[in-house]
Amino acid sequence: MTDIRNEQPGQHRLAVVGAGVMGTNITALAAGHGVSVTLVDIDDEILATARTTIRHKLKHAQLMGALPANRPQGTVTTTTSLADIADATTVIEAVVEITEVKRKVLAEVSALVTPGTLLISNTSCVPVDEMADWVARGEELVGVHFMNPSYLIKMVEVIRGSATTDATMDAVGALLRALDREALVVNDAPGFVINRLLHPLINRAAMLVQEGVATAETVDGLLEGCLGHSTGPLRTADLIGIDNLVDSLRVLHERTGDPECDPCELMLRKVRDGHHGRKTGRGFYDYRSATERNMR
Ligand SMILES: NC(=O)c1ccc[n+]([C@@H]2O[C@H](COP(=O)([O-])OP(=O)(O)OC[C@H]3O[C@@H](n4cnc5c(N)ncnc54)[C@H](O)[C@@H]3O)[C@@H](O)[C@H]2O)c1
Repeated sequence: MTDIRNEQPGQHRLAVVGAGVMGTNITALAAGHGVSVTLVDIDDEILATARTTIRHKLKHAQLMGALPANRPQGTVTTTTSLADIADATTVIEAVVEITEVKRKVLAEVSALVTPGTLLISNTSCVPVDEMADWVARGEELVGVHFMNPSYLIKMVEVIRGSATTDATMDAVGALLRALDREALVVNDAPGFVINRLLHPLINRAAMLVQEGVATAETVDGLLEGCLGHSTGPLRTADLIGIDNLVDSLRVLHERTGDPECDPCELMLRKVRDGHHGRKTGRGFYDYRSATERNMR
């Protein structure tokens, strides 16, 4: 295990499983607010990249004035051993949006932690009730949809499953207050509110590019200039990760049957070609300058 920040004791011992785009975002948010984090992934190379990314994000968050002044940062400890999170007070699952992977990770985590440990999934689209069947105590599971970049976007979508108890909602409220986030609570459904709206929009925007109706720049420019969208759907796609979007659209399509959620050929081709967005340097746009890549 490798420590990259000084120890900061606090009431929360947070574990984050999955050190990709969102795991590093959530870890930077928590550490920047004085909450210590144990971050888990499957190999050391991913964790080494994650430590660098978290340092960049903490610097960026500081520069943007997004962290509380005069609060010492929390410790970040990285590990490939899930056993290291057994004493966490909260576990946030942020692994790939593939049902079988999530099922395995959530089952393992819930077998490892003690009753009373808050279990959060950062899933984009898998219903909380479906995940509740995979864990030992479904009443302690809740969905929290952090956005990217998590330290700049104050609002999170909280998804209450049908088994989620009031005690669990109180616990998630306490954590989100410690992280200085605002929450809006929704009922359970595939994709909840945000991604039921956003993912088909991105898919449709990509289809318009695929059909030659407009370039990515023009689609985004119209959404920004006419509808006030802050970045445009295709720049948003690059920020999310097109691989993650395709997985999430599949989860939505399987559960809703909505044809707008069937990932279009252009997105599938970008995934096949390794053009996953900011995290690989290319997506709908080109980010192959060092600064841009560090802000995946
Ligand atoms: N990317 C976004 O903007 C965004 C926003 C909100 C929610 N989400 C959701 O957050 C979750 C993570 O998405 P992401 O974009 O960070 O994906 P990512 O592909 O960037 O990272 C996923 C990480 O999970 C790791 N992983 C896979 N199997 C694992 C295992 N068994 N144990 C530990 N780690 C494992 C992978 O190695 C990878 O580092 C997904 O459910 C996604 O839908 C993503």
